[in-house]
Amino acid sequence: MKIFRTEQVKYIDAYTIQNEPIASIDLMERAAHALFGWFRNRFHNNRKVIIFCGPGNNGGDGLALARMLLNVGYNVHTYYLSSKSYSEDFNTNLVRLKEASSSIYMINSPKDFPKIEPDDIIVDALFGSGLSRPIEGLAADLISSINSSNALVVAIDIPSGLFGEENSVPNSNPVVRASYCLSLQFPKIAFFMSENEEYVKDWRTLPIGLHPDAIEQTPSPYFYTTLSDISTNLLNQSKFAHKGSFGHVLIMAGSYSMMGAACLCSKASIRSGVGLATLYIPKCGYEIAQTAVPEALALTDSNDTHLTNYPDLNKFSAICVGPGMGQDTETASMIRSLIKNSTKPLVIDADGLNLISKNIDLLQELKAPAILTPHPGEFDRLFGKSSSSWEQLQKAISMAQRYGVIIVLKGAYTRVVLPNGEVHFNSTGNSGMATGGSGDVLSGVIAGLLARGLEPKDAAIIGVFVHGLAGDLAADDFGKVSLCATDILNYICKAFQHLTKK
Ligand SMILES: NC(=O)C1=CN([C@@H]2O[C@H](COP(=O)(O)OP(=O)(O)OC[C@H]3O[C@@H](n4cnc5c(N)ncnc54)[C@H](OP(=O)(O)O)[C@@H]3O)[C@@H](O)[C@H]2O)[C@@H](O)CC1
Ligand SMILES: Nc1ncnc2c1ncn2[C@@H]1O[C@H](COP(=O)(O)OP(=O)(O)O)[C@@H](O)[C@H]1O
Ligand SMILES: [K+]
Repeated sequence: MKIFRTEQVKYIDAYTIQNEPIASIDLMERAAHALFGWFRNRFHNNRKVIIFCGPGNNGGDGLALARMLLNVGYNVHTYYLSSKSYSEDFNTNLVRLKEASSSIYMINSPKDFPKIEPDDIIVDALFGSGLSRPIEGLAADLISSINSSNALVVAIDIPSGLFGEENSVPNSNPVVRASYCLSLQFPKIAFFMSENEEYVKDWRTLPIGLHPDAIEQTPSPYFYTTLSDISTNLLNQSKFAHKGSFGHVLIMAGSYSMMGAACLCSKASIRSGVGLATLYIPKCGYEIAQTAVPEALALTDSNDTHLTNYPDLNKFSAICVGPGMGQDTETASMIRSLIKNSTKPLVIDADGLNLISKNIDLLQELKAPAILTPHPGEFDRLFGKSSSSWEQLQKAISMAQRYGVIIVLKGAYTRVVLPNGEVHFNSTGNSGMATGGSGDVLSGVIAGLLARGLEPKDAAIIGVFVHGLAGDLAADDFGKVSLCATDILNYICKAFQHLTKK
């Protein structure tokens, strides 16, 4: 799903009004109806609902929602900020609401704030995508009052005070802390930044029928990967397929005390449909590999404890290098040589990245497409520290462009950043996956798909999605607390089944 900056959504909104065509007030009615549907399914009408409205169309949405809730028997109290001017649709909805309710109050000063009980439901319709500067004065006091109540808060479109993309870190501006955020049609990029977790605990999008032509024509480098974006044709299995049809992956991983990473990674590549997997390991790992991963071939380095060389690459269709590999100087020279000589696509993970970070311009010597899979710590080691997730993302974009590599910046909403500057935020995965070995499973999945013949971009985007989905399905059965990397590995099958059945 393509996603947009807030000012672009304004354009798509205006295009829809002009070309559907639909009157602006009717588009607002449609948005309010979507909000109403969600609200009614979620909350019984025995709880008091307090709706706070600002002077623009976000406030207009709040007023229209108030009317719809009143019509079906909710106990609704509506408060709106005094302002020099209000949007036209706000005014129309205020008139409409006044015909249905007498519980409408203007807020002129803090003494007009209502008392909020813990069981009340607050709707935050103060400011949406039209926020033009940090909030001050009366509106800021109101936000403090909302945040200090223990009531549940439902924000319309975006928590008031939060900008759609970049926000200062730490954020000293007043922002509503929403329990739920109902974002109209698209998620906001700000939802994917870890610093905003306290404002956006749970969010969902509500479709409001914005014009498909405007969505198609408006350029954006940002995407959100959901199930419907995954092209399952890429996973087709021909009836006459044989193991040679699905590629041969080389996994270069492991060292003394870190053979687990090599096993997890190679098993994950096998579960991702590769025809053959060869594990290249130091001698100490031979019996471990042959016992733990019977499906893989095992080749050993001349060294006992760490990798110092790589095998003939001719027969392999993709290579994964790095998991549990350690950072010995001999391993460092091996990876330098591998980068300069491999014409086979590479997945570089973990210690592979740590070794490259000592000489980042090595990336300029890559002969083959490469997918780098850093977690935020590895990313900082490679490209330097950032002061916020937004800045880190912009850095990932410029580094992917500079070196012509794919960067998979891992974490919640893993970002797959392409050399053309596109960013694909992933929708699957959960915090139960923040456990040792999860990343080794991911690099194996991506390498398996790459070896099967998927384009690097597809291998990265689908690999990240499937890995997160496996983690979600495993968490459904085992819970997040106990989830471990082996569980993710064991649920890769179910994740692929889920995709190919869709
Ligand atoms: N897009 C869609 O698809 C659809 C969008 N819809 C809804 O419209 C919302 C966007 O509405 P919007 O453009 O009227 O902006 P909104 O957020 O209400 O605020 C603007 C007002 O606030 C003011 N203001 C701004 N910052 C301020 C500050 N710091 N402190 C004080 N004042 C401040 C600003 O004043 P100004 O900046 O001009 O001084 C202006 O008066 C969107 O989020 C969604 O809910 C749906 O109805 C239909 C489909
Ligand atoms: N909070 C989270 N939400 C979603 N996915 C997560 C979360 N924390 C970690 N993950 C995923 O788990 C994996 C962890 O990888 P990594 O940090 O490299 O682990 P390790 O080095 O132990 O293998 C990544 O794919 C990451 O996206
Ligand atoms: K809002």
